[in-house]
Amino acid sequence: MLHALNLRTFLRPINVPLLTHLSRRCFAAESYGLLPKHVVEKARQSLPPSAVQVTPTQASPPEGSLSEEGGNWTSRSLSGLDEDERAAAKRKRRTEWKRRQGKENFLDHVIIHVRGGKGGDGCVAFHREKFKPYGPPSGGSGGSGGDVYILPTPHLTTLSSVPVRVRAQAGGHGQGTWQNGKTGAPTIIKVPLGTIVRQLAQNDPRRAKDEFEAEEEGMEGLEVEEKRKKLRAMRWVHYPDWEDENVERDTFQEAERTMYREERERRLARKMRASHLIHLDLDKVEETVEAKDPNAPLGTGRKESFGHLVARGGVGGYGNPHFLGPDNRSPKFATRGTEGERISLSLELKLLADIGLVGMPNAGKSTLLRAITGGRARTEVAGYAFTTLNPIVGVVRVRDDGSFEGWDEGRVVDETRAEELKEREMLDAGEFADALTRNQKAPRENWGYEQSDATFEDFRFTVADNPGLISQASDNVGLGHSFLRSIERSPALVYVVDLSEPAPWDELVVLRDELEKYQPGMSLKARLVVANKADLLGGGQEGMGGDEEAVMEAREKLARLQEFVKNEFTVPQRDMLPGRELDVVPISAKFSMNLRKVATLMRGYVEDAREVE
Ligand SMILES: Nc1nc2c(ncn2[C@@H]2O[C@H](COP(=O)(O)OP(=O)(O)OP(=O)(O)O)[C@@H](O)[C@H]2O)c(=O)[nH]1
Ligand SMILES: [Mg+2]
Repeated sequence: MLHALNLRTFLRPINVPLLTHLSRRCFAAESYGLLPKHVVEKARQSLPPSAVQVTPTQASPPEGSLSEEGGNWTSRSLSGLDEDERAAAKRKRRTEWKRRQGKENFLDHVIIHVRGGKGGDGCVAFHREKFKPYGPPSGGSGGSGGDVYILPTPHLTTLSSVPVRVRAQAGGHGQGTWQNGKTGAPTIIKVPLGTIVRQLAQNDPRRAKDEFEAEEEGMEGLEVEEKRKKLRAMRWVHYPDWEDENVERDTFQEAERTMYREERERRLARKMRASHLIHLDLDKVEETVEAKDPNAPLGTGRKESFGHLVARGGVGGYGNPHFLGPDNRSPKFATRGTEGERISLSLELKLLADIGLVGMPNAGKSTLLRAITGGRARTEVAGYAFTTLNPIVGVVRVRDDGSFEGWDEGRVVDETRAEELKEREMLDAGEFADALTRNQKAPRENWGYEQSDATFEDFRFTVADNPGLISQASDNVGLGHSFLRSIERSPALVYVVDLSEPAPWDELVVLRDELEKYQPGMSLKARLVVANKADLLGGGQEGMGGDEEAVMEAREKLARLQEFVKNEFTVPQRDMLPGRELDVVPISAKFSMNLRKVATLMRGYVEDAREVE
């Protein structure tokens, strides 16, 4: 009833946006029987027809109804579209969604919570022997908990195999006849090369509680006496039925004070360590330190590379012989092991590509990557801006003559959707019925080369396709520019521009400026300008017309671009480094034209870089 009254008061001045909002809620409410029907009907009548069409199930934004301009939800639904258009609309919507996120989600990133192993407890025991009724204390000490290390490994390529929670093995408890507990085995977290490890700071909300906070949390709401009791239970082991008597004794209280002092020192040292947050850039395998496996068989002297220590295991507790003294000949208590360190780490993987493609949206970067990898790179191609949302790395395998795996002059690399449709048609027509699987084929065929051709691969390098870079990307316009981190350490960059645009040279200036804004000096790594979509300018397959005039115009445009690059983009001689001009190559990525030249040049840049290394 309260809802209905409130709604009536609101309905008087007709405010359409408010009403639209209210009616949605109201119709949704109607479906749950919350509002009387006449109130709902009145609201319905006072609305414009488009708003009234909203049904209870559409109270949330309908699927695929993004408006082009601002990415707002509209009432247009996908139901009127055919399957093809619906797929395209869904793709576009995903792009919009990603752009609205405004976060750095271009990289493989994971937060893990790490705990060192708990130390083993000390033991309270007394030696037993025939004719020796009162043997000496003989409880062993607990073993230390296992440490946690991080090891960069060249065989891994993603962080997907890294567990989110890691807890190292606990130390073994001490036992009678002076047997100390076993040290917990170290836990090694293997991460790919190129991982950046950062410890989350104290004030980071994503951080898990450390061992002290966890202990305090367990004590919350307890009375002082209960707290003391619990703390004691967590720190001390008593001989059976001796607890009450122990706590009364001076010797125990003295031991408790000593242990407390020790604990305070340990905490202080831990806090000091925590003030230096871990920050590792794991680029090389050699950076690891060598550590001796604590559980290696005696005398083997085996040493293993564990990597970088990130969380120490807890300390093992003392056995009762530790408390033997002139005034306490038969200590009936021992200490428990301490908790291992608990920290949270953020792991971020930088992609490591030899070459990075940089270009405006729709320049054809993804098409180029697909073309030079023979269609193996799983990157999406479509005719709208920001099709590519994440950097994608593809491997190019080249031969001496510049041909590469999958190379086929004139092969069409179409938009992903068109290729999917074509494939589906072929599938329906049964064209794949007798196709051999990858394993059924002869090994050489898998590489796309002739059986007799002995030189099927001479060189291999990786190329990263990136999202489009636009003017003011540094102000987070478009997809921002943080994805450039993935090619930050690529030794060579390649600009991809659309030659069919009126002024491709302007694109180049924007790209260079954005690279410089991301990291000063980064644009000096650019080696090549790929002038794509040359087919659209006279004589090409898409241009079709191919009249003489258009060809001349295209040549002039290319010459102007070359001239511009020579004048504006030549890297001057610096220190010991020679100056160099950027290469300019006209291509058609879509129709695989002139790609051998591109592959050969790229190979040259990578070879240069590897030589320097
Ligand atoms: N005619 C012609 N069209 C091309 C060529 N290369 C790419 N295209 C088309 O240009 C459009 C954009 O291509 P993409 O490869 O998705 O462009 P991109 O640079 O990856 O774009 P973003 O991922 O949005 O940054 C698609 O429709 C391609 O089919 C080319 O050489 N010739
Ligand atoms: Mg792309």
